[in-house]
Amino acid sequence: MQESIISIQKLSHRYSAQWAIRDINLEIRKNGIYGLLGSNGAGKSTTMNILCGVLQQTEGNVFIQGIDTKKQPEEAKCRIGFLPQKAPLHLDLTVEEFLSYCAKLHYIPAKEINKAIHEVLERCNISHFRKRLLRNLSGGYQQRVGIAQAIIHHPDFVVLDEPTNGLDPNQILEVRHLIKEIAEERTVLLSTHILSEVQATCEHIYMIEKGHMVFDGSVNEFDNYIRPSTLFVALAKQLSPEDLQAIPGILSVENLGNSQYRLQSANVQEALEQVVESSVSNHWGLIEIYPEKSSLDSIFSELSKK
Ligand SMILES: Nc1ncnc2c1ncn2[C@@H]1O[C@H](COP(=O)(O)OP(=O)(O)OP(=O)(O)O)[C@@H](O)[C@H]1O
Repeated sequence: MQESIISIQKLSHRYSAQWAIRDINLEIRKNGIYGLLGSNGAGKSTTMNILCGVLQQTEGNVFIQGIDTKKQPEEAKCRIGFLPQKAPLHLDLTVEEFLSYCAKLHYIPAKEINKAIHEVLERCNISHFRKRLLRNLSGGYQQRVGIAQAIIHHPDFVVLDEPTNGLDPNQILEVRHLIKEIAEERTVLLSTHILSEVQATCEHIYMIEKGHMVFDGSVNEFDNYIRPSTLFVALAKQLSPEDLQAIPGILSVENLGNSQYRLQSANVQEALEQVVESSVSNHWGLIEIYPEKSSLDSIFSELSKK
């Protein structure tokens, strides 16, 4: 069997009295982009900080390509690139000076530093800003420099904590594109509290809520998992909820007023077809019908109950 790139086993962490994460298990065996999804305070940064050796876990083990991060932290860290939630940028340095400093921190031999800087400047498309002070770069370009420092030592595994947070829509698209490019050669784990972010970027989703792993599967599986279970219906004719409840497959009916209803069903697509048929044959005057998408808040709360 292929060796794990990352293996997290029964990972738990407690800040003073409170457990931030509990019994997290996670296994990554092949390259790609993996998303760690969770609402604010769910435990994403705690997990990532432990993974990258910035925080010592209370319980459990983390292995990077078979190396125990607790027993051999330096060997493990050589294989990891990390962009924390707040990028560790020195704003009074130029891009080149900062990357040179990062290269030394990663023990890149002196004679290889210029080559390594040149490679990441090209890779992150920031060569034209090499002489510019970091404080004079836009948020999107600062984030590119943050990603550059995370990959300058050629790690096989890169961890990005909320990499598009605080960026404008164009910058978000550019940074997502860069993440996809760097993931062609390595494994990327990124965290976010934005569902569309993982759906746009990742192949696989891990979802943490209140410190527990509540979902581990592909983006398609996640979409199936959260598929809508309610239908919104607006009619020209005022009906009693019982009329709609009588349609096969409708579990419950909520009267929203103004001849509008919310219908609960186990199979929304079948229910939609049944409602359309009933409306046509009974002349209810169907004005509008659509499956309601779950809000992210309701998905989080539903999944955290499971
Ligand atoms: N240094 C700390 N001391 C005490 N509690 C902490 C500390 N850091 C985080 N916590 C708590 O641990 C829990 C998990 O926090 P964490 O930062 O890992 O969540 P997160 O999913 O990254 O959230 P966010 O997206 O808001 O950063 C939260 O309840 C948080 O308040």
